[in-house]
Amino acid sequence: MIPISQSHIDRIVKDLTPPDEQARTQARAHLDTLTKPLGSLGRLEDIAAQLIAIHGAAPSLPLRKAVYTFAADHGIADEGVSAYPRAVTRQMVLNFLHGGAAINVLARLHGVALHVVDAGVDADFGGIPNLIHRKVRNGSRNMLHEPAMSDEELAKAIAVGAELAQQASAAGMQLIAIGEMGIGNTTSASAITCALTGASAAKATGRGTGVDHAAHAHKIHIVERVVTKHCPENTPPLAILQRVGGLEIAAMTGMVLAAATHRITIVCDGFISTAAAALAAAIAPEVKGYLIAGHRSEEPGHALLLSYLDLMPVLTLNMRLGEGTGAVLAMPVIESALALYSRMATFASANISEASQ
Ligand SMILES: O=C(O)c1ccc[n+]([C@@H]2O[C@H](COP(=O)([O-])O)[C@@H](O)[C@H]2O)c1
Ligand SMILES: Cc1cc2nc[nH]c2cc1C
Repeated sequence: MIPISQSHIDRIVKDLTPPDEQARTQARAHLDTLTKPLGSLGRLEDIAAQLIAIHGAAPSLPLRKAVYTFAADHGIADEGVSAYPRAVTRQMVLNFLHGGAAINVLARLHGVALHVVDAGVDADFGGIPNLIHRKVRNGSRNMLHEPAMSDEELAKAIAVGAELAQQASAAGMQLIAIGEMGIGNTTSASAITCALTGASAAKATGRGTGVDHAAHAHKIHIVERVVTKHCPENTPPLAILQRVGGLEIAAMTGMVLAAATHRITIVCDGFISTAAAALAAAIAPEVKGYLIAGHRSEEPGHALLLSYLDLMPVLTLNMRLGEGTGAVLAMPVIESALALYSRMATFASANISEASQ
């Protein structure tokens, strides 16, 4: 029998195609006509060409931008893997709703619509306004003892992100960032990294919110046990997600799959959101062409995932916050790339001599 989650995925990615390579080639040719030494805008040229390959033509500015911050709790937090208590997930959701978190500041500053999603926080928010209420369960299960999610919970969590991507598409969004909040979720991201890349737990496990030396050693041991238990070599990506993922991670994976299908550019944030995107790319490789890495997090596993995805981060600011902050910070750079593409003079129009060799 096909798992419910697989049939959901099949439906989501039914019309997924990679970005348009002909449009990318044409964009590269146009970049070479602009008044600058060939290739001198570096990665900005790659970014402009990628967006044009996605949209088929240069979109007008400003782009319509949104960030989705998915929150959920993790059963594995019971094992002492975080520097903070799990109550912080709920408390930070309230902070997001009151506008006081880092992501609120950055989203406001850069004209990015912020959507806060409860995918599985272990708290009752009642009918509190401005929260997207999509709780699948009060936290994922403790993956040291059982899979983090049942097949049905996984399918529901994936559907949360997919539905929001569909709404973003209907609202004309062109650039979306995925971010998260969930005490314990770097343990999941580390386990996912081990399962996808074959890296050891020692290489893929960092200090998350800032655990001390002893707790870090303990966390590495937990990741090792979890991966040994659930993810033998060649475990399919959907099974990895179900067994060692989390509700917010599954929602982000669903969002990436559906957003790519709707030809929306997705900016990944740090370690956890990139783990979700890496799973989406493992499930449907065409997704890769729609991804931009907003930044490179301090978490050591993030670098492993970025090379797994063959992505170069836009920014390196030694951040390790999450919430979508690094992704939103990259958005003005992405828009700058498009502004240069569309607004610079050409050698011909400005009457400037081209390279002589
Ligand atoms: O974005 C990152 O790379 C990142 C790195 C370390 C920690 N975080 C955030 O910290 C929380 C998880 O850390 P931990 O130690 O509880 O596993 C979660 O809310 C993440 O958003 C985020
Ligand atoms: C305070 C706090 C804010 C966060 N934002 C994302 N993860 C977080 C973890 C903590 C502990």
